[in-house]
Amino acid sequence: MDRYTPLFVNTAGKTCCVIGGGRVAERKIKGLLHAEAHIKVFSPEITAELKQLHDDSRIEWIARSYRNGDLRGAFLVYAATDHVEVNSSVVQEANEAGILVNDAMSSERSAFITPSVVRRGRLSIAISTAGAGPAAAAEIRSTLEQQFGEEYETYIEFLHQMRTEVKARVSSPGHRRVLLRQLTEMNVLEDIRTGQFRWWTEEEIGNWISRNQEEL
Ligand SMILES: C[C@@]1(CC(=O)O)c2cc3[nH]c(cc4nc(cc5[nH]c(cc(n2)[C@H]1CCC(=O)O)[C@@](C)(CC(=O)O)[C@@H]5CCC(=O)O)C(CC(=O)O)=C4CCC(=O)O)c(CCC(=O)O)c3CC(=O)O
Ligand SMILES: NC(=O)C1=CN([C@@H]2O[C@H](COP(=O)(O)OP(=O)(O)OC[C@H]3O[C@@H](n4cnc5c(N)ncnc54)[C@H](O)[C@@H]3O)[C@@H](O)[C@H]2O)C=CC1
Repeated sequence: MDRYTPLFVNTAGKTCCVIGGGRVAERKIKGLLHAEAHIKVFSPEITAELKQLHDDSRIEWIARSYRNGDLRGAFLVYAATDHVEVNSSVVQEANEAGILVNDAMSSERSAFITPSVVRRGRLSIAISTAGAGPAAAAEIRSTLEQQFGEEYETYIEFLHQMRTEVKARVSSPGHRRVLLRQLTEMNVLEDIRTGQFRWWTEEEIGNWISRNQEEL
């Protein structure tokens, strides 16, 4: 398969099963933890870092090999063992149960694949090569990380704050659109980069909205 549908899935509080506890499983788990999933790891052994997460009660660990039936109640499943037959059995159970599954060994068997991700607060830029070259995806991530620096976290948070206020205070969708477009034309990013940015008070936001609405 060479064309996929990109999605951003809400996994908060949802049970996600990971079969296997090696380096690859650890990477998938860190991504899931970031998105507040409830993680169940089935694996006889796990990495030191996963052991620490388990000791800190951040993940559930079932310390044995995978058995048919383990996926019951799962929202998403990741097969990340080093045994192709085990991964295939996991994929089969998930498919039969209608649960979306990722097989770290095979994009062909996977219902979804894991992208490489640039994270800047609310901003995520996900990259996939449709399984052709995961290392290339990681390289592209590095390039994008240079281009989209840490300042984007503040910038997007500012836009979110302003957009929330505009949505609450301005009822006309047309006016809202014009105001929101003006926001992206302000030099906020440059101000953040040069240390001149400061958060606006609610009063300042209100004044900005009134001032700009008068001009519409
Ligand atoms: C299909 C997919 C399925 C999935 O896992 O979802 C898949 C499959 C496979 N990966 C393999 C190898 C490597 N994968 C990485 C790294 C990453 N792999 C990731 C995703 C994906 N890997 C999905 C496709 C993504 C896309 O569409 O581009 C990333 C992006 C995300 C993540 O894992 O979180 C993460 C980078 C994160 C980052 O740094 O940003 C490295 C580099 C490293 O480990 O340092 C290597 C070694 C170098 C090499 O081989 O290229 C192998 C061969 C295994 C073998 O040889 O046995 C297979 C199996 C196959 O290709 O058949
Ligand atoms: N998708 C990706 O990003 C990548 C995928 N791979 C593939 O993923 C595989 C796993 O890679 P690593 O994590 O580095 O291997 P690893 O050998 O470090 O980890 C394998 C894990 O699977 C567990 N395991 C083995 N049999 C099991 C069973 N029956 N039930 C449950 N758990 C079981 C082991 O205890 C171990 O924790 C590789 O063999 C390779 O084919 C490799 C590199 C990147």
